[in-house]
This record gives sequence, C-alpha cells and structure tokens, in this order.
Amino acid sequence: SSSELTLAGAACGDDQLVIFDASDGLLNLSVNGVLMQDRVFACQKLGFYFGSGCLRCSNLSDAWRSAVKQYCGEGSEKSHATLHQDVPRKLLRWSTENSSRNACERSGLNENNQDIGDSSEKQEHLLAVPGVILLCCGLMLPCFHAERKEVSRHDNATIQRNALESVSSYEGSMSSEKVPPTPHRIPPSPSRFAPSPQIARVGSVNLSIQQILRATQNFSPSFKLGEGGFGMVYRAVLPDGNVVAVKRAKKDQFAGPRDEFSNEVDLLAKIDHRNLVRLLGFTDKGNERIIITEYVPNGTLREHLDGQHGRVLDFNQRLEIAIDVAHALTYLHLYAEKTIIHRDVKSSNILLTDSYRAKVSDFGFARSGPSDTEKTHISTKVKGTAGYLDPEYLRTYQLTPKSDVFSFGILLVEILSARRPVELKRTPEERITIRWTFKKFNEGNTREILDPLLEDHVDDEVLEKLLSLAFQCAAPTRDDRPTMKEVGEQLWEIRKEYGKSVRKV
Ligand SMILES: Nc1ncnc2c1ncn2[C@@H]1O[C@H](COP(=O)(O)OP(=O)(O)OP(=O)(O)O)[C@@H](O)[C@H]1O
Repeated sequence: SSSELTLAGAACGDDQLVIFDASDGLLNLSVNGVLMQDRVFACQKLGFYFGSGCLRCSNLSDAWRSAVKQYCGEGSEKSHATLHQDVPRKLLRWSTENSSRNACERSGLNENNQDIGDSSEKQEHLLAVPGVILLCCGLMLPCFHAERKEVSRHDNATIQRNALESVSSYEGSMSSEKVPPTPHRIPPSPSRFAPSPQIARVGSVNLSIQQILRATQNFSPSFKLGEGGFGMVYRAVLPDGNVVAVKRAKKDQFAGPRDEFSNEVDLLAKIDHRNLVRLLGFTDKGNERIIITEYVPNGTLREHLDGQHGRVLDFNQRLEIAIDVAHALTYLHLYAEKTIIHRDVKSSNILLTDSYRAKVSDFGFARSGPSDTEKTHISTKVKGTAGYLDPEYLRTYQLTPKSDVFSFGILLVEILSARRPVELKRTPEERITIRWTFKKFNEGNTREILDPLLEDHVDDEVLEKLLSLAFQCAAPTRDDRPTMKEVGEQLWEIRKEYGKSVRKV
C-alpha cells in the first residue's frame, strides 16, 4: 500500500535481487540493496543470473515472470535493438513462434540442464561473448514465454489481482535456498496458530465475529482504512462508542509455512508504549482471523508528507515524529520483554494521532532478537521494504537492531525532504534519495534537501546535525551506526537547539 513497493524478490548466490515498482508503474532492479540505474546493464545482470542457472524460470512465481517481462522484455527491446541491430527482436519472435513448446526446456534452462551450469568459469565465458546483452535477453525469454502462457490460462482480472497482492514488502531468502521465494507475504499456518493465554490477559476488547460484523457494518467499504500485505484494515465503532482498528486476514493468508498472524499477535501482546500501536484483542474463529488494535485517527506519515491531509507538517512536528519513532524503537530494542526488531520501519507504518504524535504499527515482519546473550545477531530470511533495507543484513542475512537503525536513517531523510527513499520518476542522480542527499550535503547545499513545502525557517546548524545523524544511521556497516537510544538522545538535543533558534528569530 505504500508507493515504492516490492514486486518480487529472489536470492541468487550471495546476491539479493528485488524488482520493485513505484506508483507510476515503472520497474527497477536492485541487487543487494543497490539500484541498477542502467536498465540495459540490469538486464544483462539478470541474464547472467539466468545463465548461471541460479534463476530458473520454472521456479519463478507469476509475479516475478511478469516483472522480468515488463522490466527487460518490452521496455528494453528498443535499446537492445539500437545496440545490436534487430537481433533481440528476432529472439523475441523466436519465443513467440515456438510458443507451443516449453521455452524453458528448449533453451536448456530447466532443472536438469547441465549445459549452462553455475560455475564461474561458464559465467566468464558468457562475459567474453560479444553481444552479451543479446544472449542475456535470450536467456530470459523463456520467462516471457511462460508468462504469456499464464496469461492465456487466467483471465486478466485474476492476473491483476495477483499482481496487486504481490505488491508488498520484500521477502528474500537465505543464499542456500535456491528456489526464489514467492513475493507474497508468507501466509499464516493454521496449525501453528494457538491463542496464547497471554493474549487473553492483554486484550481488553473481547468481540465475537458477530459483534465485529456489526461494528464494521459487515466489513463495509465505507469503513475501510487501508490495505496491507496481511489484509484489509477497517475502522470499527464498538457498542460503548469506542473506535478501534480491525485488521482482517485475507483468505489466502490461511495456509502456508509461517504464521504472520500469530507473529503479530504474540509480539503486540508484549508491547506497551505510547508510540507503538496497542493490541486490544484478537479473534481466530472459523474462517476469520482478526486483530483488533488501537485506532490511530490521523493517517500515515507518508500520507502527510504527500500532502494528502491538506496541511503541511511543520518542522517541529517532524522533529517530534522522529523522536517518537526513535523512542518506540528504543523500547522495542531495549525495554520490551525481549529484544524485538521491527524490520519494516517506513513512513507508511507510522500512524499519526490528532496531535501529530507518532505510533509505529505493523508488526507482521517483527522478530525477537537473539535470546542468547552471547549472540549479537540472528540469521534469518531477509524481509523488509525496498529502499529501507539494511545492505549489511541483505548481504549477510544477519539481523540485529541496527537494521532498524538503518531504516530509521532513511526515514529521517524522508521526513526532512518529503522524498521517498527511491524516486523512480527523477533523473538517475536523484533517484536514490539518500545518495542525492549525501551529495547535496557534501556540496554544502543542504537547504535544497528540505521539503520545498516547508515554510519554517530552519537553522543551518540544526539541519546539518539532523542530516549527519541520518547518514550515521544509514552507514553501510552496522558497527558505524549509533543505537536507537543514542539516536533518540541526539534528536532530543537537536530539538532543544531548534527551539532556541526559533525563539531568537
Ligand atoms: N491502527 C490503525 N489505525 C488507523 N489506521 C490504520 C491502523 N492500522 C492500519 N491502518 C491503515 O491501514 C493501512 C494498511 O495497514 P497495514 O499495516 O495492514 O499495511 P501497510 O503497512 O500499509 O502495508 P504492508 O503490510 O505492505 O507493510 C495503513 O496504511 C493505514 O492507512
């Protein structure tokens, strides 16, 4: 539901690939968190992944196939043709002409193929071939073909629904897992869900399905607040007049290897902080899985930065929001029953109250940190949202609270600039907001970074301190990043300084 969304992700050796889109439907590829800015080069890289056998079309989900097709198939055809006369077009025709046969098998990209192995020697050989782009394009064709076959099997509406559903936060996989994971949120497994007695104690709202149906007028669209990877979110008015948010799991979230529902419930149940959305109750009956949380009435931070709520957030409000998020994360990292790593810190997961205080929501991806005090990290699948993902975590699969610190650094720049972490409509130099910001900062042009809609005067020193803090948080190596507690303390100091500078003016 945010605008820069992951469409598909896969692991290839040590590389994590994400093809993601923006609200305008443009597609881009990132490898290990680095956006491939040149589409031809990116398609070459994809071609090598296919060539080395680590990406196989037979293992690709519909969403991946369709993403690859959109990314390298139609858009790049022209540029390839310019470079290599009309040959790639010929290859595309080859694929269409042979549509009756499985092109995956035909090109030797099936599971048993030994012709194009995964040895680096063969990759080097591929690199040495003139017209490598042509070859790469050819290697990817089977996927375009397979996608076409899918289209003929499904009606358009289904495809569109699949694409929408797959637009969610990123889930990569360990390098040892050769099969690319489905880009869908991993659905909850009924077998693993068991209401914990703790929840019953924590939950202060006990509602039957009937009462929930009444409170949302049968999940009426007019009560809908939004939609995320887990399902729809509704506003519900309880018989006592209190308003709550009701998060209803999608039907297709009911079978699968992991249990996002119980994950979210278990974690929320242990949390009690004014800057974190509070769990009030849950229901798990029959075909319905529902989480009831505190209702936060004033939309998401991203909506406010987009100006969707009319009034522009002033500088002090932005500072307070940043401090609130820092406090929420400090609590999760240090003071909750055990260390919790949120893993999906982003502006669309920050909800605002009427007085513009922030509450961090969406614990679908949250993980408990290492329970063993000796260990500094846990090794786990990569999850999160493109643009906010810690590159070290992407590379090593080692998750620590510093991954949240990285995302916070990206968020801080977003709060100051109102730009999304990745802005695909902009020129290549401006696309990756953190890089663009860093360049502007080094050139001494910090004012240009600020949200142009912001009317307040902001002291240069205050702005520079905030940006330095954001860059420290977004340092490539986790050891160079501060802890969330230190970030909160620094923000607090900067806010005091800003207060003084405003009084002077
Ligand atoms: N407690 C709440 N109070 C008010 N609105 C909420 C609440 N929780 C969620 N929403 C609304 O519902 C939308 C969807 O929320 P949800 O947490 O399911 O997904 P998301 O974070 O936007 O997306 P994703 O699941 O892909 O990360 C939010 O963007 C927000 O507008």
